[in-house]
Amino acid sequence: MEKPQKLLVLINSLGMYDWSLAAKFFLNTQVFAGAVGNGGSERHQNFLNQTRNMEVGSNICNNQMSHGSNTKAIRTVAHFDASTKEFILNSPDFEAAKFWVGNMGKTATHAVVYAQLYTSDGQCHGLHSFVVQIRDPKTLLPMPGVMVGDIGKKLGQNGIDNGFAMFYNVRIPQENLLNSTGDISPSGKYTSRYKDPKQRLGASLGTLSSGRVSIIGMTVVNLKLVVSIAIRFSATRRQFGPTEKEEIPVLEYQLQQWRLIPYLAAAYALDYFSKSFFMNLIELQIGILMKDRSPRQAELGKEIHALSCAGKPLASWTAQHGAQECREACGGHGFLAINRLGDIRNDNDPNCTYEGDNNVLLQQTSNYLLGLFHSIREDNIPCESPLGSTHFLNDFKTILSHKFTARTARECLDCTVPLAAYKWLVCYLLRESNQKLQQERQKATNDFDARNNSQVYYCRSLALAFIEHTILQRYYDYTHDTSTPASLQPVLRKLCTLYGLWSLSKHMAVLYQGGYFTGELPGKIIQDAVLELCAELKDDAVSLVDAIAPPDFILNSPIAKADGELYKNLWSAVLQGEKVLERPSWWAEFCTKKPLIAKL
Ligand SMILES: CCCCCCCCCC(=O)SCCNC(=O)CCNC(=O)[C@H](O)C(C)(C)COP(=O)(O)OP(=O)(O)OC[C@H]1O[C@@H](n2cnc3c(N)ncnc32)[C@H](O)[C@@H]1OP(=O)(O)O
Ligand SMILES: Cc1cc2nc3c(=O)[nH]c(=O)nc-3n(C[C@H](O)[C@H](O)[C@H](O)COP(=O)(O)OP(=O)(O)OC[C@H]3O[C@@H](n4cnc5c(N)ncnc54)[C@H](O)[C@@H]3O)c2cc1C
Repeated sequence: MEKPQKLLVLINSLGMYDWSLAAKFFLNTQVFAGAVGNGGSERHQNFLNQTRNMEVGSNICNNQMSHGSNTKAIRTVAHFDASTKEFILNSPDFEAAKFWVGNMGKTATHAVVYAQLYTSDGQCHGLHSFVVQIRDPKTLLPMPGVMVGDIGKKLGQNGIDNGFAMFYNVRIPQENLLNSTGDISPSGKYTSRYKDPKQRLGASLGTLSSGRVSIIGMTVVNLKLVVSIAIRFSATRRQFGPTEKEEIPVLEYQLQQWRLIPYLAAAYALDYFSKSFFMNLIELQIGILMKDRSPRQAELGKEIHALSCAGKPLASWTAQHGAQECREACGGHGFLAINRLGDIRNDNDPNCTYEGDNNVLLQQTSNYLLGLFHSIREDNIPCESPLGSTHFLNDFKTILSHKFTARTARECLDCTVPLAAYKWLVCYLLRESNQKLQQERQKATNDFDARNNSQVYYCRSLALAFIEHTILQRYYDYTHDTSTPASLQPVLRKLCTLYGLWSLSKHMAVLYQGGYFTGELPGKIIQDAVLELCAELKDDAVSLVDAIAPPDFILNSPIAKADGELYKNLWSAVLQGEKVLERPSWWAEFCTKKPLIAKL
């Protein structure tokens, strides 16, 4: 608790080496322990101690075979038996089996299970979480009434045993209910400080925010790894040249720079966001520990929820696209498994899905922004979010009257240009999404359809533009802060501007559509500025990668060792491959004892 960043460093260092290893540790000591610590109380301390001492192995168990995103619809039930003071857990059928749960396949001894809580009068009080023992820690055999197994091979992270579990009249002590959102009184009555069931659902799902914030950090690690490999390779790989005698490193090509250097800039900007946002999460968690019930604490929870629900999608997609670009940027050698780009790409992929599907989560962010917009516009309540990410929305009318004023690419090399454009873009998309929602409400018979039909081009774009603005604003402030070493500021500011312009250029159509850009000049000078920054950063690219790459042993990619001896390292790794020079055991069938054609 004195230095919470150490936790982030530990997870990310393990992950740089291997994500399955990191997940095994992380699910146990952070995800499970976090769910117990935040969702429970003093009476659950024992579980935390046992987890910390590695006496038990655990995870959280939310998803079921037929439901993941729609947590409200989870069908596992926990009936309270007042006579024995126990909960009885049941999975109504196999479609309600818990599914995908990490560590569950072979090793979990305990899990935080999400289930619908019923009191003995038959009343359902909604989704709650319970600590359930799954296996005997001494034998790893399932507990009575628990059917548990492994779901099989996945596209990545196969060092993790993802599993399923079903419950048949599994009895657990009443105290195993994690009671921060609701509890059973000694007289058997249900009590909760949340009167509104929607608020209670939000509070019981609050624990998922810390996972989402951590995943942002995990995807940044992947981005750092892939850009390190691709940039080191590109600086040493030579192909073609101005004369027949001289071939140039592929990093000298403008095309290669434009494909890679923006991802390097994204790695720096997202890294800063991830670390600073992690500290915001720590502030929230300290508030929870100290039982802070202030309005500020509640608002902080909402803002962190909104930022993490867009931050995870943006960061995981950036790493996903970056990994593919880096794989191709290394040509054929990028496809050789020992160079690791395939494993990183596949291990990164589920970051887009677990702890909430990216496209589903983005809707949480746009809902939050639309709610604030309504308060500002209709109720004249200024927006004062604790982290300040939405303050600029108070000026939305003035911001919407702005136009793009730069006239040369040189002017665009200042990060205030993309920042101003993003402010306009977020306000514009907010106004348009709100309008679209109103129109759809008039057409549709219910709010559900109206919201669904306002996502594409509106609410989804809004959530992404908002988080890009937040990340850019934070990195801009950092690169202009006096505590940032003056000698580093010039190069970091270039990275910041490049990240801003490159991200902004994906929104060109909307910038023209809404009239912020007019004529061909804005589009052209932004493109020129992106290319100019890539060229200016090219000579620093290897140093910038050296600053974020792990040691060779951890990076574990022969084409990307720090010494730059591309071919020596690759040759040596290939020759050390298993049985590389050996004749195959089936050589005879191949050469002499061939089956006769048409006789098989
Ligand atoms: C190395 C590898 C490491 C591996 C780590 C990966 C481990 C993976 C573990 C898992 O994947 S565990 C399973 C995680 N499952 C999910 O994340 C499911 C995603 N679905 C949800 O979180 C919710 O169901 C969702 C919020 C998307 C939608 O729910 P609803 O449409 O039923 O609820 P609604 O949007 O009406 O939300 C109710 C209120 O709760 C609020 N809320 C929801 N989640 C919250 C949250 N986390 N914090 C604060 N508030 C929250 C929400 O903003 C809203 O507030 P308002 O009433 O003020 O509008
Ligand atoms: C590697 C891995 C590890 C996991 N570990 C765990 C774990 O430890 N514990 C656990 O409980 N769970 C775990 N999960 C499950 C994970 O949390 C869910 O897969 C995730 O929340 C997505 O839910 P889903 O699979 O039900 O997808 P669905 O919600 O069924 O989504 C399917 C598709 O429908 C779309 N969709 C759904 N709803 C909407 C909507 N409202 N609007 C528009 N489109 C929509 C989605 O975008 C998606 O494209 C894990 C998953 C993976 C892949």
